[in-house]
Amino acid sequence: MLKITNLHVKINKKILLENINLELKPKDLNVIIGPNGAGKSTLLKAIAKIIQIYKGEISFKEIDFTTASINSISKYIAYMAQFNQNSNLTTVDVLQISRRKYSGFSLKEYDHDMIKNTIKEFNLQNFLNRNIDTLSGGERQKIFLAAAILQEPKILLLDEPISHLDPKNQIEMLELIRKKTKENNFITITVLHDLQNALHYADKIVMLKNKEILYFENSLNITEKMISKLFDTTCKLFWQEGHPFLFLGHSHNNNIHNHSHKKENHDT
Ligand SMILES: Nc1ncnc2c1ncn2[C@@H]1O[C@H](COP(=O)(O)OP(=O)(O)OP(=O)(O)O)[C@@H](O)[C@H]1O
Repeated sequence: MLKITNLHVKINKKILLENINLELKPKDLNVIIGPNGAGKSTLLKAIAKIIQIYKGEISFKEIDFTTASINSISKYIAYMAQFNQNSNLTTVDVLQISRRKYSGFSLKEYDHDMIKNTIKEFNLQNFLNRNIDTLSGGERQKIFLAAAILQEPKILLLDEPISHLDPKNQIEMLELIRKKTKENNFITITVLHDLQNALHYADKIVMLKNKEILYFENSLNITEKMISKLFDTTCKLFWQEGHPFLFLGHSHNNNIHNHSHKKENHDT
Protein backbone atom coordinates (compact mmCIF):
# COMPACT_ATOMS: atom_id res chain seq x y z
CA MET A 1 0.00 0.00 0.00
CA LEU A 2 1.21 3.50 -0.89
CA LYS A 3 -0.15 5.88 1.69
CA ILE A 4 -0.20 9.62 1.23
CA THR A 5 -1.33 11.56 4.27
CA ASN A 6 -2.06 15.25 4.51
CA LEU A 7 0.46 16.03 1.75
CA HIS A 8 1.24 19.68 1.06
CA VAL A 9 3.72 20.95 -1.54
CA LYS A 10 4.91 24.52 -1.52
CA ILE A 11 7.48 26.09 -3.86
CA ASN A 12 8.67 29.67 -3.42
CA LYS A 13 5.83 30.42 -1.00
CA LYS A 14 3.28 29.16 -3.54
CA ILE A 15 1.11 26.21 -2.49
CA LEU A 16 0.99 23.63 -5.32
CA LEU A 17 -0.76 20.80 -3.48
CA GLU A 18 -2.95 20.92 -0.42
CA ASN A 19 -4.08 18.23 1.97
CA ILE A 20 -3.72 15.23 -0.38
CA ASN A 21 -4.82 11.92 1.14
CA LEU A 22 -4.67 8.68 -0.86
CA GLU A 23 -4.28 4.96 -0.23
CA LEU A 24 -3.19 3.09 -3.36
CA LYS A 25 -3.03 -0.67 -3.75
CA PRO A 26 -0.78 -3.00 -5.79
CA LYS A 27 -2.32 -4.19 -9.08
CA ASP A 28 -4.35 -0.99 -9.37
CA LEU A 29 -4.05 1.35 -12.32
CA ASN A 30 -4.77 4.79 -10.87
CA VAL A 31 -5.34 7.58 -13.37
CA ILE A 32 -5.07 11.24 -12.37
CA ILE A 33 -7.27 13.58 -14.36
CA GLY A 34 -7.91 17.29 -13.97
CA PRO A 35 -7.55 20.72 -15.56
CA ASN A 36 -4.21 22.21 -16.65
CA GLY A 37 -2.22 23.46 -13.70
CA ALA A 38 -4.25 21.47 -11.15
CA GLY A 39 -1.14 19.83 -9.69
CA LYS A 40 -1.12 16.42 -11.42
CA SER A 41 2.57 16.42 -12.39
CA THR A 42 3.45 17.94 -9.04
CA LEU A 43 1.82 15.01 -7.25
CA LEU A 44 3.88 12.48 -9.24
CA LYS A 45 7.05 14.47 -8.61
CA ALA A 46 6.34 14.64 -4.88
CA ILE A 47 5.91 10.85 -4.71
CA ALA A 48 9.14 10.36 -6.70
CA LYS A 49 10.87 12.81 -4.36
CA ILE A 50 11.88 15.00 -7.30
CA ILE A 51 10.42 17.95 -5.43
CA GLN A 52 10.36 18.46 -1.71
CA ILE A 53 7.20 18.10 0.25
CA TYR A 54 6.27 20.84 2.64
CA LYS A 55 4.02 18.96 5.03
CA GLY A 56 2.52 15.49 5.37
CA GLU A 57 3.73 11.97 4.78
CA ILE A 58 4.25 9.48 1.98
CA SER A 59 4.91 5.90 2.98
CA PHE A 60 5.17 2.56 1.22
CA LYS A 61 4.92 -0.54 3.38
CA GLU A 62 7.08 0.39 6.39
CA ILE A 63 9.22 2.90 4.51
CA ASP A 64 8.71 6.57 5.16
CA PHE A 65 9.50 8.22 1.81
CA THR A 66 9.49 11.58 3.50
CA THR A 67 12.63 10.86 5.50
CA ALA A 68 14.26 8.16 3.32
CA SER A 69 17.05 9.14 0.92
CA ILE A 70 16.35 9.37 -2.80
CA ASN A 71 18.77 6.47 -3.35
CA SER A 72 16.94 4.20 -0.97
CA ILE A 73 13.53 4.84 -2.52
CA SER A 74 14.71 4.78 -6.15
CA LYS A 75 14.63 1.00 -6.23
CA TYR A 76 10.89 1.11 -5.56
CA ILE A 77 9.99 3.79 -8.07
CA ALA A 78 10.10 4.22 -11.83
CA TYR A 79 9.13 7.67 -13.06
CA MET A 80 8.47 8.69 -16.64
CA ALA A 81 8.47 12.45 -16.99
CA GLN A 82 6.17 14.46 -19.23
CA PHE A 83 9.10 16.00 -21.11
CA ASN A 84 12.33 14.12 -21.71
CA GLN A 85 15.60 15.88 -22.13
CA ASN A 86 17.94 15.10 -25.00
CA SER A 87 20.32 12.37 -24.01
CA ASN A 88 22.36 11.23 -27.01
CA LEU A 89 21.63 7.58 -26.19
CA THR A 90 20.41 4.79 -28.45
CA THR A 91 17.21 2.84 -27.78
CA VAL A 92 19.25 -0.14 -26.59
CA ASP A 93 21.23 2.08 -24.21
CA VAL A 94 18.03 3.38 -22.62
CA LEU A 95 16.64 -0.13 -22.16
CA GLN A 96 19.90 -1.48 -20.74
CA ILE A 97 20.28 1.41 -18.30
CA SER A 98 16.86 0.58 -16.88
CA ARG A 99 18.12 -2.86 -15.78
CA ARG A 100 21.34 -1.55 -14.20
CA LYS A 101 19.78 -0.79 -10.87
CA TYR A 102 19.49 -4.55 -10.42
CA SER A 103 22.54 -5.88 -12.21
CA GLY A 104 25.06 -3.06 -12.28
CA PHE A 105 27.13 -2.61 -15.44
CA SER A 106 27.29 -6.27 -16.51
CA LEU A 107 23.75 -7.30 -17.26
CA LYS A 108 22.77 -10.92 -16.66
CA GLU A 109 21.13 -13.32 -19.07
CA TYR A 110 17.82 -12.66 -17.32
CA ASP A 111 18.15 -8.92 -18.00
CA HIS A 112 18.95 -9.50 -21.68
CA ASP A 113 15.93 -11.82 -21.99
CA MET A 114 13.71 -9.22 -20.38
CA ILE A 115 15.01 -6.54 -22.75
CA LYS A 116 14.42 -8.82 -25.75
CA ASN A 117 10.82 -9.49 -24.69
CA THR A 118 10.20 -5.83 -24.04
CA ILE A 119 11.49 -4.90 -27.52
CA LYS A 120 8.97 -7.32 -28.99
CA GLU A 121 6.05 -6.28 -26.77
CA PHE A 122 6.58 -2.58 -27.40
CA ASN A 123 7.44 -3.03 -31.07
CA LEU A 124 10.79 -1.27 -30.85
CA GLN A 125 12.67 -3.46 -33.38
CA ASN A 126 12.98 -0.77 -36.03
CA PHE A 127 14.93 1.78 -34.03
CA LEU A 128 17.13 -0.17 -31.68
CA ASN A 129 20.41 1.45 -32.64
CA ARG A 130 19.04 4.87 -33.44
CA ASN A 131 19.94 7.85 -31.30
CA ILE A 132 16.69 8.53 -29.45
CA ASP A 133 17.04 12.29 -30.01
CA THR A 134 16.40 11.62 -33.71
CA LEU A 135 13.18 9.67 -33.13
CA SER A 136 9.63 10.99 -33.30
CA GLY A 137 7.86 12.04 -30.10
CA GLY A 138 5.69 8.91 -30.21
CA GLU A 139 8.61 6.54 -30.78
CA ARG A 140 10.49 8.13 -27.90
CA GLN A 141 7.47 7.87 -25.63
CA LYS A 142 7.19 4.13 -26.26
CA ILE A 143 10.88 3.67 -25.42
CA PHE A 144 10.65 5.59 -22.14
CA LEU A 145 7.52 3.72 -21.18
CA ALA A 146 9.22 0.40 -21.94
CA ALA A 147 12.24 1.51 -19.91
CA ALA A 148 10.09 2.48 -16.92
CA ILE A 149 8.33 -0.89 -16.93
CA LEU A 150 11.66 -2.75 -17.37
CA GLN A 151 12.76 -1.32 -14.05
CA GLU A 152 10.17 -3.58 -12.37
CA PRO A 153 9.28 -0.93 -9.81
CA LYS A 154 6.80 -1.31 -6.98
CA ILE A 155 5.42 2.11 -7.88
CA LEU A 156 5.15 3.11 -11.54
CA LEU A 157 4.66 6.85 -12.12
CA LEU A 158 3.78 7.95 -15.66
CA ASP A 159 3.21 11.56 -16.63
CA GLU A 160 1.11 11.68 -19.81
CA PRO A 161 2.80 8.58 -21.26
CA ILE A 162 0.69 8.41 -24.43
CA SER A 163 0.27 12.08 -25.35
CA HIS A 164 2.33 11.76 -28.57
CA LEU A 165 0.94 8.42 -29.73
CA ASP A 166 -1.58 7.76 -32.48
CA PRO A 167 -4.90 6.15 -31.41
CA LYS A 168 -3.83 2.57 -32.13
CA ASN A 169 -0.54 2.98 -30.27
CA GLN A 170 -2.34 4.72 -27.39
CA ILE A 171 -4.60 1.73 -26.91
CA GLU A 172 -1.75 -0.77 -27.26
CA MET A 173 0.32 1.08 -24.66
CA LEU A 174 -2.59 1.42 -22.22
CA GLU A 175 -3.32 -2.31 -22.60
CA LEU A 176 0.34 -3.01 -21.82
CA ILE A 177 0.40 -0.66 -18.83
CA ARG A 178 -2.70 -2.37 -17.46
CA LYS A 179 -1.38 -5.88 -18.11
CA LYS A 180 2.01 -5.16 -16.53
CA THR A 181 0.36 -3.50 -13.52
CA LYS A 182 -1.68 -6.66 -12.85
CA GLU A 183 1.07 -9.19 -13.64
CA ASN A 184 3.83 -7.45 -11.68
CA ASN A 185 1.76 -6.06 -8.76
CA PHE A 186 2.69 -2.49 -9.63
CA ILE A 187 0.98 0.43 -7.97
CA THR A 188 0.61 2.45 -11.14
CA ILE A 189 -0.25 6.13 -11.15
CA THR A 190 -0.56 7.83 -14.48
CA VAL A 191 -1.68 11.25 -15.64
CA LEU A 192 -3.94 11.18 -18.71
CA HIS A 193 -5.83 13.94 -20.48
CA ASP A 194 -7.95 11.59 -22.57
CA LEU A 195 -10.96 11.02 -20.33
CA GLN A 196 -12.43 8.20 -22.38
CA ASN A 197 -9.22 6.20 -22.12
CA ALA A 198 -8.91 7.18 -18.45
CA LEU A 199 -12.34 5.79 -17.58
CA HIS A 200 -11.89 2.72 -19.73
CA TYR A 201 -8.49 1.59 -18.45
CA ALA A 202 -8.34 2.89 -14.87
CA ASP A 203 -9.25 0.93 -11.80
CA LYS A 204 -9.36 4.15 -9.79
CA ILE A 205 -9.65 7.76 -10.85
CA VAL A 206 -8.02 10.58 -8.90
CA MET A 207 -9.70 13.88 -9.76
CA LEU A 208 -7.42 16.78 -8.98
CA LYS A 209 -8.61 20.35 -9.15
CA ASN A 210 -6.97 23.51 -7.92
CA LYS A 211 -4.31 21.76 -5.77
CA GLU A 212 -6.77 19.41 -4.06
CA ILE A 213 -8.40 16.04 -4.56
CA LEU A 214 -11.99 16.53 -5.59
CA TYR A 215 -12.83 12.81 -5.83
CA PHE A 216 -11.00 9.49 -5.59
CA GLU A 217 -13.31 6.81 -6.97
CA ASN A 218 -13.55 3.50 -8.79
CA SER A 219 -13.75 4.34 -12.47
CA LEU A 220 -17.14 2.63 -12.75
CA ASN A 221 -18.56 4.99 -10.11
CA ILE A 222 -17.61 8.17 -11.92
CA THR A 223 -20.64 10.31 -12.75
CA GLU A 224 -21.41 13.13 -15.16
CA LYS A 225 -21.76 15.44 -12.16
CA MET A 226 -18.23 14.70 -10.95
CA ILE A 227 -16.68 15.38 -14.36
CA SER A 228 -18.77 18.55 -14.81
CA LYS A 229 -17.53 19.80 -11.48
CA LEU A 230 -13.92 18.88 -12.27
CA PHE A 231 -13.77 20.72 -15.59
CA ASP A 232 -16.50 23.34 -15.04
CA THR A 233 -18.36 22.21 -18.12
CA THR A 234 -21.39 20.18 -19.07
CA CYS A 235 -20.84 16.46 -19.44
CA LYS A 236 -22.71 13.50 -20.89
CA LEU A 237 -21.45 10.03 -20.02
CA PHE A 238 -22.79 6.73 -21.40
CA TRP A 239 -21.50 3.22 -20.90
CA GLN A 240 -22.05 0.71 -23.66
CA GLU A 241 -20.72 -2.84 -23.55
CA GLY A 242 -18.16 -1.76 -20.97
CA HIS A 243 -16.97 1.24 -23.00
CA PRO A 244 -17.45 4.79 -21.74
CA PHE A 245 -18.60 7.48 -24.16
CA LEU A 246 -18.01 10.97 -22.94
CA PHE A 247 -19.09 14.32 -24.36
CA LEU A 248 -17.96 17.54 -22.77
CA GLY A 249 -19.24 21.04 -23.27
CA HIS A 250 -21.80 20.04 -25.87
CA SER A 251 -25.01 21.90 -26.03
CA HIS A 252 -27.55 20.93 -28.64
CA ASN A 253 -30.23 23.31 -27.51
CA ASN A 254 -29.08 26.16 -29.69
CA ASN A 255 -28.24 26.72 -33.31
CA ILE A 256 -24.70 28.04 -32.87
CA HIS A 257 -23.37 24.88 -34.47
CA ASN A 258 -25.31 22.04 -35.86
CA HIS A 259 -23.62 18.64 -35.66
CA SER A 260 -26.05 16.98 -38.03
CA HIS A 261 -24.16 14.37 -40.04
CA LYS A 262 -26.94 14.00 -42.61
CA LYS A 263 -25.55 13.98 -46.12
CA GLU A 264 -26.34 17.27 -47.75
CA ASN A 265 -27.82 17.26 -51.18
CA HIS A 266 -25.64 19.38 -53.43
CA ASP A 267 -27.53 18.50 -56.63
CA THR A 268 -28.82 21.50 -58.47
N1 LIG B 1 8.84 24.68 -9.83
C1 LIG B 1 7.73 25.41 -9.84
N2 LIG B 1 7.75 26.69 -9.38
C2 LIG B 1 6.62 27.43 -9.36
N3 LIG B 1 5.41 26.99 -9.78
C3 LIG B 1 5.34 25.73 -10.24
C4 LIG B 1 6.48 24.86 -10.30
N4 LIG B 1 6.11 23.67 -10.79
C5 LIG B 1 4.78 23.78 -11.05
N5 LIG B 1 4.32 25.01 -10.72
C6 LIG B 1 2.95 25.49 -10.83
O1 LIG B 1 2.11 24.57 -10.12
C7 LIG B 1 0.87 24.38 -10.76
C8 LIG B 1 0.65 22.89 -11.00
O2 LIG B 1 1.58 22.44 -11.98
P1 LIG B 1 1.53 20.96 -12.55
O3 LIG B 1 2.61 20.84 -13.57
O4 LIG B 1 1.54 20.00 -11.42
O5 LIG B 1 0.09 20.96 -13.23
P2 LIG B 1 -0.63 19.81 -14.07
O6 LIG B 1 -1.92 19.52 -13.39
O7 LIG B 1 0.30 18.68 -14.29
O8 LIG B 1 -0.92 20.60 -15.43
P3 LIG B 1 -0.93 20.18 -16.99
O9 LIG B 1 -2.21 19.44 -17.23
O10 LIG B 1 -0.96 21.52 -17.65
O11 LIG B 1 0.31 19.39 -17.30
C9 LIG B 1 0.93 25.20 -12.04
O12 LIG B 1 0.27 26.41 -11.81
C10 LIG B 1 2.41 25.43 -12.27
O13 LIG B 1 2.64 26.63 -12.94
